[in-house]
Amino acid sequence: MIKCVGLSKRFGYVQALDEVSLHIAKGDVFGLVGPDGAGKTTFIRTVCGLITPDKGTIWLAGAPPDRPGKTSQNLGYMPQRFSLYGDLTVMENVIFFGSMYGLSKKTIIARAEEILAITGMLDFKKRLADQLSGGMKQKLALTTALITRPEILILDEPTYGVDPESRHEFWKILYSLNQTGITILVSTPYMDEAELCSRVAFINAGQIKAVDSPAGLRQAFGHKLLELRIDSRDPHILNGVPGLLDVSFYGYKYLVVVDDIPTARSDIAFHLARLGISTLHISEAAPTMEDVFVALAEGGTD
Ligand SMILES: Nc1ncnc2c1ncn2[C@@H]1O[C@H](COP(=O)(O)OP(=O)(O)OP(=O)(O)O)[C@@H](O)[C@H]1O
Repeated sequence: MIKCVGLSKRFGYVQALDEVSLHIAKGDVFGLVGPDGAGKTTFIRTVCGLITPDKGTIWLAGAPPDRPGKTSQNLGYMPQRFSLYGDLTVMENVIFFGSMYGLSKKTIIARAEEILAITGMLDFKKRLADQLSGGMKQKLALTTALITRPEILILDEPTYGVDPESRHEFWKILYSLNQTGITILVSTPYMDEAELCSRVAFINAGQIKAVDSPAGLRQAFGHKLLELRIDSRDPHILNGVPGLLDVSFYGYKYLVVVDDIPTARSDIAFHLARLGISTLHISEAAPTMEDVFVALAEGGTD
């Protein structure tokens, strides 16, 4: 559905995209995750035709790369910062954006009723956009992105800054759209959202570091994790224990990345006993997407 080969884009001294090759298949809910400044927005804007790459090729919905204009109706795009007209109602906003795509008012209104029902906004169609909550504004932006009935929906951090319940609702809508056959490419800073994707690509410094299903990425995490609860709240308490690759402190527990569980357990026990601190709980933990993300952001999972 979307195929990119060797996409590169440089802004001055910054290599925003560095030989990015990705294949997003029809029916995917494809997640793009990576730290701030990794290149997510540049990738998405390049796929949408808003940025011209320095090199590389994009095939979109089967259209040849030299005729990207043919695909613009096939693609719905929800940018990171979208503009809605606060003094227009929900329906008026939809009509405005629909007419920008050259659709007739009659067509827009017929489609809008259907899409507003899917996005749960039908009861609010007469409300001014300024009077919508943050989560509802996101849903209205999504509605406008769907007005051309696209085959591909591309969303750049659509739930950023939205409360957890609205995020949950938004993802339910994405899934129902996906079930109607829409292929979805979504960037997200949230690892729980990455878990909801059928496939995930990790991008860092403009390069794709890994692509797989969430389960595949967790499996490829090349280390072991120990969860530790001790009678201390000092984030640096484990400093000096040999063989610990990473220690994260979560206020009530420590997550420790190691290669060898038995050795790490005894080294930690020895260290804490020497400090007179008792261990309340220690066990091996399964890696989460967050652990995979941290490992990849720091340079790899092996
Ligand atoms: N128009 C531009 N001019 C100069 N530098 C840019 C431009 N757009 C992006 N960059 C730089 O390219 C790099 C990638 O930016 P990009 O916005 O794609 O990252 P991102 O992963 O989307 O991060 P964020 O989530 O923080 O937006 C960053 O270093 C950014 O400062």
